[in-house]
Amino acid sequence: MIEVKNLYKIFNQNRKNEFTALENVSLFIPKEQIVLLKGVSGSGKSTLLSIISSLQKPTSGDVIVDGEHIAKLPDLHASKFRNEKIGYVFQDFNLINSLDVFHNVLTPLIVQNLSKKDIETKVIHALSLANIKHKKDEFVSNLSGGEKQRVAIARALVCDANILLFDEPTANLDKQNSLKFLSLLEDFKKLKKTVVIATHDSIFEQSNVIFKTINMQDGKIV
Ligand SMILES: Nc1ncnc2c1ncn2[C@@H]1O[C@H](COP(=O)(O)OP(=O)(O)OP(=O)(O)O)[C@@H](O)[C@H]1O
Repeated sequence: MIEVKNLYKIFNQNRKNEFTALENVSLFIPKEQIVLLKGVSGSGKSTLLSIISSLQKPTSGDVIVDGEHIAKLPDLHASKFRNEKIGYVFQDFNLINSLDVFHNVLTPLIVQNLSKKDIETKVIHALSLANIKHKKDEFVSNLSGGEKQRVAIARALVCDANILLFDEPTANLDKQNSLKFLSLLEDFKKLKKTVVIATHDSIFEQSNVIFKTINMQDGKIV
């Protein structure tokens, strides 16, 4: 469950270049539902996702994720919260090109005190869920866009987070890979994940697992 109450994000506050990216945003995303956050470029979708994931702090307002108030969490607690609760798939994937697929997916587990065997089991499981196990020894730099996305999804799944956040997941994909992403959404539904997808792609209208669409414009819910 994700609840956002009266959220503001003002960049460069009290300076000449002050900019309000989020203005009085309130929303509710029920547990185990898949929700679209729609809006044109610059409407505030990425900013909102990064605040929900505690990567950024809001200027004011409250964010409650699975009962935890995260808006003012100190940095150390915020990264623990993120590691346990959130799988974040960035628009440009943020993978490490100099590592192979297996080691990219392993990175969120480094902070957890797990045996080598447990790490391997979790990574292989995540790679299977994201349908990219067959590339586990390949360097990321040799992968296609759709394959890179699957690696990023496996990395988001590896800690078994309940909440998955996707920033423009189809922006770098061709039609065929975008459709494959739509079928992955059905898997996330079966896995009972809560999913938020920031997008301006109309392809999601074809999916029948979307619970609701939240529209954003100029930092506001419309
Ligand atoms: N660190 C920052 N400093 C100043 N302005 C920022 C900062 N980050 C974002 N913004 C501004 O906030 C607004 C919302 O940006 P955001 O990235 O959230 O939009 P978006 O809807 O995700 O767009 P896109 O689909 O292009 O990613 C934009 O006008 C952007 O320029």
